[in-house]
Amino acid sequence: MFLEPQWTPHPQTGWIEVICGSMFSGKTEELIRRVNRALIAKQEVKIFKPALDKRYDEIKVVSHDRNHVHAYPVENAYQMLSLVENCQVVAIDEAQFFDNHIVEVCNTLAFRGIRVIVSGLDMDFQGKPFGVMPHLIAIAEFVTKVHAICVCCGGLASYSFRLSPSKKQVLLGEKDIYEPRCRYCYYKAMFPEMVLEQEKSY
Ligand SMILES: Nc1ncnc2c1ncn2[C@@H]1O[C@H](COP(=O)(O)OP(=O)(O)O)[C@@H](O)[C@H]1O
Ligand SMILES: Cc1cn([C@H]2C[C@H](O)[C@@H](COP(=O)(O)O)O2)c(=O)[nH]c1=O
Ligand SMILES: [Zn+2]
Repeated sequence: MFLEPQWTPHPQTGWIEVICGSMFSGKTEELIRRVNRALIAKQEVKIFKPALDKRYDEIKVVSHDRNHVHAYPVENAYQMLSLVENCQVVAIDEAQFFDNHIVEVCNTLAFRGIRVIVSGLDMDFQGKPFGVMPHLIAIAEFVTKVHAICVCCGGLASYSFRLSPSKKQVLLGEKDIYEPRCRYCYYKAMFPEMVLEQEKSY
């Protein structure tokens, strides 16, 4: 379990933490857990989410289990910079929906001494890196990859399988459109010939 770092020789700088994984892997719950611990420590915390993500609530970050914290919806990453006065901790959910500027914003916040917690999907429904997430993972001091349970076999899921035929990268949805799946069950549905070929030579 992730524990807050307690010591730094440069207290004037902060750091970046990334929480990543598939849908239903517990990214938002982990973000809420870290935020709540910071609040217990009486730290000034602000939570942001992209304004386009209105799935459960417009001004809350809500997990699939309906745990929630108050959040500021922002249209773009730069908006966060003007809203973080006196903050010690900034948490950003659904980071895959922001454009590249979020990298500069996270770095700026960390250099201002802020602890930045970023949560997002590392892969899209095609199993490809999602937006700016690989870049954030590369620059973060701490990266936590969480896993869901595969709905087909009960194994460890790191892929988000899309049930709808849409090929748009951004398609908001829940269990109606997405299933967390393990490597085998995801590839078997996406590329059956490839899995069959592998099984023959096994
Ligand atoms: N297949 C699944 N595997 C794991 N958790 C699931 C699954 N389906 C539903 N859940 C629920 O989703 C919760 C995680 O929700 P959340 O933190 O919002 O995930 P994420 O932000 O990664 O999509 C779990 O605690 C669990 O109750
Ligand atoms: C895989 C995938 C997901 N999305 C959308 C679906 C949801 O609205 C969010 C992810 O939410 P969660 O908190 O991680 O469950 O992203 C998408 O737009 N495109 C995709 O490929
Ligand atoms: Zn599986």
